[in-house]
Amino acid sequence: MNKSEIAKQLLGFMRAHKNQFVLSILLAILGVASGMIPYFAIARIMLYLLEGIREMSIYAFWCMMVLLGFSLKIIFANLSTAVSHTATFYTLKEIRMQIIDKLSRVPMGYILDQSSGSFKDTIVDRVESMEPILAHLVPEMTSNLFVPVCMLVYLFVLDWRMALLSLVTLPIGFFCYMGMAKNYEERFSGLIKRVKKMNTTVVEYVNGIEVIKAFNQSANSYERYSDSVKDNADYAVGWMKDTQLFMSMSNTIWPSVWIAILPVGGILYKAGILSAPVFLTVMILSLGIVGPILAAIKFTDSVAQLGTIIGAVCSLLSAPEMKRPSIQTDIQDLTIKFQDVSFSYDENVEEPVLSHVNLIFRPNTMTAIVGPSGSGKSTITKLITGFWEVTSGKITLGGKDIRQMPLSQLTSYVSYVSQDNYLFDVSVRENIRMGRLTATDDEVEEAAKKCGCHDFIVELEHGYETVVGSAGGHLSGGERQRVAIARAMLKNAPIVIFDEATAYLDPENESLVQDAISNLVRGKMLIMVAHRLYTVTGADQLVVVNDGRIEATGTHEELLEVCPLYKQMWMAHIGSRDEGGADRCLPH
Ligand SMILES: Nc1ncnc2c1ncn2[C@@H]1O[C@H](COP(=O)(O)OP(=O)(O)OP(=O)(O)O)[C@@H](O)[C@H]1O
Repeated sequence: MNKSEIAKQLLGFMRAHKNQFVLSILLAILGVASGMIPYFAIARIMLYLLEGIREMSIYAFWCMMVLLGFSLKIIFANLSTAVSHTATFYTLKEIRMQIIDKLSRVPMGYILDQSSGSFKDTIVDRVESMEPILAHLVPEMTSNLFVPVCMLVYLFVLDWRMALLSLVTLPIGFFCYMGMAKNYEERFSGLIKRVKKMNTTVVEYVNGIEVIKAFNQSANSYERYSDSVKDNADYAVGWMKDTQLFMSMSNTIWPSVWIAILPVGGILYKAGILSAPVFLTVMILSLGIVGPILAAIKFTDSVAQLGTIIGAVCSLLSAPEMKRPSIQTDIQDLTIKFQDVSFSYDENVEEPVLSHVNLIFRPNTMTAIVGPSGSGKSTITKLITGFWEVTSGKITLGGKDIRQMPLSQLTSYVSYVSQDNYLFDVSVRENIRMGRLTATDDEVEEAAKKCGCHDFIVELEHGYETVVGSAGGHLSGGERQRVAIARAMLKNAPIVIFDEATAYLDPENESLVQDAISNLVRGKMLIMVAHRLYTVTGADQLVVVNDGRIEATGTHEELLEVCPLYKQMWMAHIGSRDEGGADRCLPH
């Protein structure tokens, strides 16, 4: 992104709070202007002293002006900062909402290709680091440039030669500053890259802590983190070393305004060309001009930082979206058809995960998808839910290509319980309520009762209000799964997809949940990915998937007759099962 695009994007983000930003600029200008009053007042006092005036009331008045100037400066600066911080916080909120909204529209692959640490880095850390920059840059840079320029005009009116002399250190200091700022954006991007790496490794470390400890990998894994921390520190120190000299020079040269004013002013005064009052006024006011100009120049660092951050935000916001219409479409019924569907997670991989799949899922029927591990069973369900888009062929729902309907319409038809059973770090009640945000407490509890999780929930420390911990970490695998099923029940969508949804359940709870599922799916379409074949022998249709292709479809009995792979799976399955409970199947 070039600079003008970045500026355009930034202004776009700020537009909703334009008035507040303008107000903060005006207040900041008043603050800097007030800060100039003491310099004028001290110049006046010096002149009166030179003139030998002894009237104390005059001095008292100008001392009051000094005090007033300082007080107003602080008041206006604080007001300006408060207004600009408020506007900035809301601007950042909007940027974050836009990113999160965007993530719901990009293909799953885009999200999975990047680490969660890198998303956190951009959405939380990078956007947060815009706050001090944006809140101070907008009012302070403007005011710090505007007021000294007015003062300079005044100095030029007093004596143009002295006014020019008061600016002599600016270009020299600026030259040194440019040495420091050279390649700033590039270096700052390098720093961000390293911070992102640190974020990624620490998130990875925390997420994988169980595996790391179980395999006694702590030292190795810590090394990955410590390497990234060291790399970050080395980079920052290297950057500092390269720029230290330029920074010290510019910081020394810039404020030394009297270096030219004093000798040249002295000569001009001696030659009778310059009056003492003008000489004194220029000396004092020049001190007041350089400070704000320096402050404004130093914001150029912040502008460069902002450019890099906005670039990162915009690259997220411009990620390719799944193209979906925004207007709901009418569908005939809820029949799902796969028509010659092929699919690859990665376009560059030659062998597709699904090849030429043709399938029909009819309303009010139960379909079980079975097959060896890695054959593509879950992938079929993920295509139905719209997480991914087919590579070729099409999937229709009620006769309409699912790509021709808004994602929200598609997901409103489907309740999906995945293998992950992700629970959010909120109460159990809120986790279940995510199935339907408008559900009452009674409805939440009813759903929990139906899938056999009410009893263990009421025994938790705070019952339904117990916070289940990040990713549901405080519940057992089976408990998490039942809560996830309750959430799907509450959604009450006409198509229910269970991806190995009963894998974690013990026989007693499995029986409870299967009864509940049977109640829930009555009159609905159930699509179930199943490993344990005995649970799905009653299904209306079994789909045998093998290596991304449909090997056969039919009822349990039909498949035993015609599909050797299914027969083999069934024999292996019943051979491996304990005798008790072998006949428990999911009725529909
Ligand atoms: N997000 C992904 N990115 C790339 N490849 C993937 C992804 N998810 C699954 N795969 C691959 O696609 C293939 C099919 O996976 P899928 O999960 O659909 O199989 P499955 O039959 O459900 O397996 P299982 O029974 O073990 O859960 C596998 O080779 C898997 O490695």
